[in-house]
Amino acid sequence: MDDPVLLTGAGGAVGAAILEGLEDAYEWKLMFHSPPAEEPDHEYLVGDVSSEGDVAAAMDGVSAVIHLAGDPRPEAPWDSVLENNIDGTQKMYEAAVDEGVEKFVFASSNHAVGSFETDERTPEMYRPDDQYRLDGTELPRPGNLYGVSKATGEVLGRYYHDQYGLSVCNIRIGNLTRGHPPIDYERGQAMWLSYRDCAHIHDCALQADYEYEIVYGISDNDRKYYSIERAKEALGYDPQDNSAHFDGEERVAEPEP
Ligand SMILES: NC(=O)C1=CN([C@@H]2O[C@H](COP(=O)(O)OP(=O)(O)OC[C@H]3O[C@@H](n4cnc5c(N)ncnc54)[C@H](O)[C@@H]3O)[C@@H](O)[C@H]2O)C=CC1
Ligand SMILES: O=C1O[C@H](COP(=O)(O)O)[C@@H](O)[C@H](O)[C@H]1O
Repeated sequence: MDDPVLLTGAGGAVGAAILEGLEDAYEWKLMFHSPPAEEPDHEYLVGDVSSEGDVAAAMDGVSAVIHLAGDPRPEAPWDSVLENNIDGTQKMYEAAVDEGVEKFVFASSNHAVGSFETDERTPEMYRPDDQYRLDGTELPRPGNLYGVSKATGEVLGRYYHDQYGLSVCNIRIGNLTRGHPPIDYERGQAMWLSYRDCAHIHDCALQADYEYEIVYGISDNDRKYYSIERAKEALGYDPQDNSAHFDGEERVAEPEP
């Protein structure tokens, strides 16, 4: 990819994972919400995704986008997800069409499908021997308004793909935690996404050829209720980490060679 890749939400956790893993792999154009504490090594701007002008400036000259910016709180109120997540994402897609962007990678979430975790299925579905899987073909089933905003982002992508031809990849990110899986949290261990697997799946989403995809972004955990088969097939995702290889913060087993 010769043109710059726009990374919104560059100052956040997912942005850090992507930049740490792929710093030199792309010519990045970073969008921050507020001025970064340290001067970045890449082109950057400060702006708000709910501002048409800021978004147009961010999109200028890029051919691919990883759109992370938004309110990530599962308990976020409607006003916030409406402005930051839904309106912001629509403005990003509109500007992407105007700029002729080819590829749009959207940070969706496990919370787009949170209501599949019913009282009848939990906690068994979080355990290694349970075979229940969501694979991305199911309809969204959010468990909160944040999840509604992520499901809406996926549908916006469907529209902009079908009507304007952008390649769109929605990554339903699980639980990104640095260094080790969440501790004493079965659900979080089942949807753990390590930092290196996070960088890798976004690299795959920038490199692969596809039309419109919904994939789960988790490591290859023994515990899982999200299938990673579609991410493997459509993107060539080859995760290295597994929450079962950890005892608390300690890695106790290495990945298979
Ligand atoms: N961290 C995780 O485990 C997961 C994250 N995600 C999604 O990934 C994305 C990134 O999440 P994190 O890095 O964890 O969150 P974060 O809060 O660390 O980063 C989000 C960034 O977006 C920026 N931002 C928020 N509203 C903005 C606006 N209106 N205009 C411009 N920038 C804005 C914030 O300043 C922040 O730097 C979010 O969309 C979140 O919903 C989805 C599933 C799991
Ligand atoms: O979408 C998100 O999901 C992760 C994991 O969800 P949780 O319910 O286990 O906390 C969350 O940490 C992150 O903030 C959110 O954006």
